[in-house]
Amino acid sequence: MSEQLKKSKTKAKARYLKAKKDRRKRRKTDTPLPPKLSQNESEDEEEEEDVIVEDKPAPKRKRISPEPDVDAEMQADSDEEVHQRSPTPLATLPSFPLPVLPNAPSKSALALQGLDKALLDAEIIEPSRVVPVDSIGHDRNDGKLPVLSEKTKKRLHELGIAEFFAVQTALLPFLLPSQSRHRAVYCPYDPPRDVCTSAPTGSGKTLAYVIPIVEILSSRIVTRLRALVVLPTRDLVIQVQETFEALSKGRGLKIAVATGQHSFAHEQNQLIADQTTMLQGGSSKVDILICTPGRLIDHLNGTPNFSLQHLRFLVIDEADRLLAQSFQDWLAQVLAATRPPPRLSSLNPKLTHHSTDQESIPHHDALSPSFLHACTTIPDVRTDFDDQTFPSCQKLLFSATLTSDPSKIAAMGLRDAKYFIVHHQEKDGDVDIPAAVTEKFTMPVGLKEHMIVCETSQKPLMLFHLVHAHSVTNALVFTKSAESTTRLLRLFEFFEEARTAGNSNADTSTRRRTVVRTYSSDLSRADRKTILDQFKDQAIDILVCSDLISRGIDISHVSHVVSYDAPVDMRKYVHRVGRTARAGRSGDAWTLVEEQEARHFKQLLSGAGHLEQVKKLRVSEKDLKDLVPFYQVCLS
Ligand SMILES: Nc1ncnc2c1ncn2[C@@H]1O[C@H](COP(=O)(O)OP(=O)(O)OP(=O)(O)O)[C@@H](O)[C@H]1O
Repeated sequence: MSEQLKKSKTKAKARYLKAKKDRRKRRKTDTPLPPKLSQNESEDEEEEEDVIVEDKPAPKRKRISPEPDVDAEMQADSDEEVHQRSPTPLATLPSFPLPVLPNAPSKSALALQGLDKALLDAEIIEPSRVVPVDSIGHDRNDGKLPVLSEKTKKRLHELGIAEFFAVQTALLPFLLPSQSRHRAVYCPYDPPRDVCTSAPTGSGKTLAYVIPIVEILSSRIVTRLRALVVLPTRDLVIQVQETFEALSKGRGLKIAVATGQHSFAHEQNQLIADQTTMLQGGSSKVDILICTPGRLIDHLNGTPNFSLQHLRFLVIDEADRLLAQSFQDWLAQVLAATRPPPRLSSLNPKLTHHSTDQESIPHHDALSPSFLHACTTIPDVRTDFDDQTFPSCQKLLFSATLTSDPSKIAAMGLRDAKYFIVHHQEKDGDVDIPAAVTEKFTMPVGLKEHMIVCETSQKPLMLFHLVHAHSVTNALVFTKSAESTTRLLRLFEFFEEARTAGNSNADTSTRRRTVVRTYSSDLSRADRKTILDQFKDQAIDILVCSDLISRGIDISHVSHVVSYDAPVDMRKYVHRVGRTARAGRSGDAWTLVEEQEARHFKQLLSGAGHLEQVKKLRVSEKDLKDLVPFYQVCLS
């Protein structure tokens, strides 16, 4: 385009110069202007000359080069000559706008490109919003407002929960049923909307889905697998199981876990009532299953009568991490199992071979409404009631760092998704840009963050100084690998030995030896459980751990999180520091940054708009002086 403009401009100038030359000639010979036809002929010549002008050597080209003074002169000359000397006005030369660079798109416009519209219509919830438990669920509007039963409220009070946190204040009204639909565990004609939630670490996301699930499923009559919760690690599965059990106490719901902790046969016996008869509707002993994706796939492929057709809820917690796992294409398999096949016989090929076998004849009430149409044994007679039915499964995605990657979200096949984002209201131009879009994650309100830049060789000493100068107990210290946890533990133990020996005459508090342990994949499952229980009981002061524990683990008394090895990405940072300052408490996060890493770490923070929140903590040689002798002993 600019090439064309340049060419047109060159032509125009060439025409102008030619016209000027002609006018001079005419002035000399006093020849009148040729008639219009001749003008056209003259233009043809100009076309030819145009080519010649382009091909002329440098000096000639210089004359028609697009210099500003030539342009000005051209305009002035043409005005003057047209008005003063020409008997016939000259045709006005067309003017072309100069090419201009468009303005760079704003940051907000860039952030919004290619994003799901649902994400842009997200409901943003102020993190400080809380409402009393009793204020939710009053049925004042002819059965149209959500209902929270008295039993659930009573249980919440027993658990010490008097107020709902921000994420819960938004999700409960959305997920809880109104009185008129209170008992609906199936909604085949009016399926519920799916939900994506991004809320800070420790903000109460677990209860935000546990409460509605317990509330809705408590009204079920027959036990079927109606809620499936998928989490990335066994520890998280156990933690969520405890929350479900605590809240659903006395409601008759059956809850199970599948993590591979027990044998496959044991798990099958826990989950399935009848494994021998082929039952098209499945056969479940449990209402709620909490599992890791690997074990879930094992049961989908290898457990008879394990069916997801009755699911009312599919929860993917720590969704960004799980959606990034392509292991056995687990997500596609799970989603396929929640949808009805075209004919039910294709669900279980064995059924076609045994179609006359009494055992294979399904009990129709055991099929979910959306699977009913595909049943081979029901005559395919069309009636007025043959409206299309949909699976009633509501997908709920949760994370503190929810992905904004449209392809990952698209893989979930969400139905009319509603986004909830707990984030400080922020204006960027005219558009409210949700945190999940801009990867600006929200941190817990009570969290204080610091970075300590130091030489690599000083790092252990710096850690020992921080621990002793601030009398730290109840801390998690993150390293980059399982191997590093073991090495740091060794060093810590040697240091404590040297320090307590060197302080043998000091008071008891100074002489007290800090209890340090490791937690990583190098330990057996049983050892990990023991260590975690001891840490929860505060028998361990400092747990040196790998990132195995950085997500989701809820230990209320963690007062400090130290990143001994700085995290390499922002999501990891958010999840690590989120192990403290949970549920409205305060906490400290310290990151030890080696000098050569400082630039990268700061870029990481500033990319997430978080650099200002992480203050520098300066430690001088003087501060370390007292510990140096012990450190030298420890190194030797
Ligand atoms: N309304 C509430 N009142 C008091 N405590 C609550 C409330 N809701 C949740 N909690 C407590 O807050 C703690 C953190 O909750 P939870 O583990 O659900 O956080 P989370 O948002 O899932 O965090 P993460 O993203 O780190 O997994 C838990 O100990 C939980 O019992």
